[in-house]
Amino acid sequence: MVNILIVEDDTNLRNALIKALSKSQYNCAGAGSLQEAIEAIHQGSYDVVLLDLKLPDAEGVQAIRKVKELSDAKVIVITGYGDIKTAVESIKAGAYDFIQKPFNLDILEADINRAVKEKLTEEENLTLKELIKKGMDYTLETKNPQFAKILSLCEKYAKTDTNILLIGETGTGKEVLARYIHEISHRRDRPFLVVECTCIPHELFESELFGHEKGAFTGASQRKKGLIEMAKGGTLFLDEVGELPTHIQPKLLRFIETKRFRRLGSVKEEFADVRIISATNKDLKALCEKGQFREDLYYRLSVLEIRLLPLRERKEDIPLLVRFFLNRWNKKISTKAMEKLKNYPWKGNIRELKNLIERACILAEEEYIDNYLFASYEKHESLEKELFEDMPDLELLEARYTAYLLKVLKDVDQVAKVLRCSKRTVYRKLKVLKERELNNKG
Ligand SMILES: Nc1ncnc2c1ncn2[C@@H]1O[C@H](COP(=O)(O)OP(=O)(O)OP(=O)(O)O)[C@@H](O)[C@H]1O
Repeated sequence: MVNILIVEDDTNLRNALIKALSKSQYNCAGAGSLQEAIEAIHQGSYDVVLLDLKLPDAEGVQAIRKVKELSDAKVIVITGYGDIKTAVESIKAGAYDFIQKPFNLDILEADINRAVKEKLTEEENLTLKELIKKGMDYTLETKNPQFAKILSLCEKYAKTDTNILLIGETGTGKEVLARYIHEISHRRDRPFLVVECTCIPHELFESELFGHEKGAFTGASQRKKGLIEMAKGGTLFLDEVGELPTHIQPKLLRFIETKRFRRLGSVKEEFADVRIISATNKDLKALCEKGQFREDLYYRLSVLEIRLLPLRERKEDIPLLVRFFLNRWNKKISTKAMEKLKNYPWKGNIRELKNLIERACILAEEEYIDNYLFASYEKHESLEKELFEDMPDLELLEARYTAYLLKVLKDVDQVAKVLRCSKRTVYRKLKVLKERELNNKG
């Protein structure tokens, strides 16, 4: 259904347009001033805005600019002042077309249809272009109606700047969805930065997030931008937000409310327009009840909520994902093996599936990987146990060394420099250590 907002201060004309266009299967809403239009845009999502250029609270192209700033709707200007200068200015300000009053309804409808078609093509091209740019490192193809609904929610939410909370078990693709939302939003050309809340040591958290001034603490040899400042205009993804240290929570809340923050050791306020997408596999409400998470922050982070499905509830998508992972390796599996994969419990969700397929692809020399799937998995695990019960493997060794460096250097940038890797890799190694330690305890 096409959504149209009719911004016209002449009540009779507005109502007549709503009535006529609603008959043609358009979903119409009306606004009598720019202020009313702004409120309507905040509440709904419109494909086309029909905009009168002479409104009680806005004159000329100012209204076009405001509407374009707030939404990606196509703006068709309808005006009684049909001079060339106004028409040129309107198009320059971002209007799609310019129609002079009195107008013929058929012409208006044809114009609306053209605008809608153009908007759809632009959106499709954008999504495709972005996915190609990213090397298609994920697939959102689905046969699951619930996941399809989740994707259309993402598309809707991507058009807003509101904070989103993604809830789901580990490995269900929360970060993938966060990236997707960013990539199809107007922020796509700005950074998408990840804050791994479990990995950043508590004492470094504030400086990592908000940055610091030179001399703010021992070891702060120069001014450093925090992740919020680096993500300006883009999206910040707070992974495992339930682990956000309690002393950071009020500071983050203040930032969300005011878009302002201070670098550690500075009195100057900085401004950053950043959209926050958070993810959790915990029950944040329960954490609030236990006093471990601020309720006000929880409400701010979860204005929009998306619950991801565990893979066992998306069984029909398993073949799609398997083929996606296999494609990279030019390998195949039999129908029988695929059935086995469909009925596996997948506690680690898509991550576990991906790892299993990749491991089998590496081991299998032949085209079909069947024999290397579960067999290789089990054999690998038991072999590992037998031979290396108490010996750290390379992954663990690296993770321990990274944690050791961080303890000594007290700065993630320094660690990344020493290891000649990205900060992201440092965080990943710390995460591995935490997970391996937890597994050992369990
Ligand atoms: N739709 C997808 N297509 C291809 N790969 C995917 C998809 N979703 C997730 N993956 C892969 O599965 C792994 C886990 O995904 P991701 O990190 O997004 O999950 P998560 O829910 O954020 O996990 P965690 O809670 O542990 O941080 C990644 O390697 C990712 O590339």
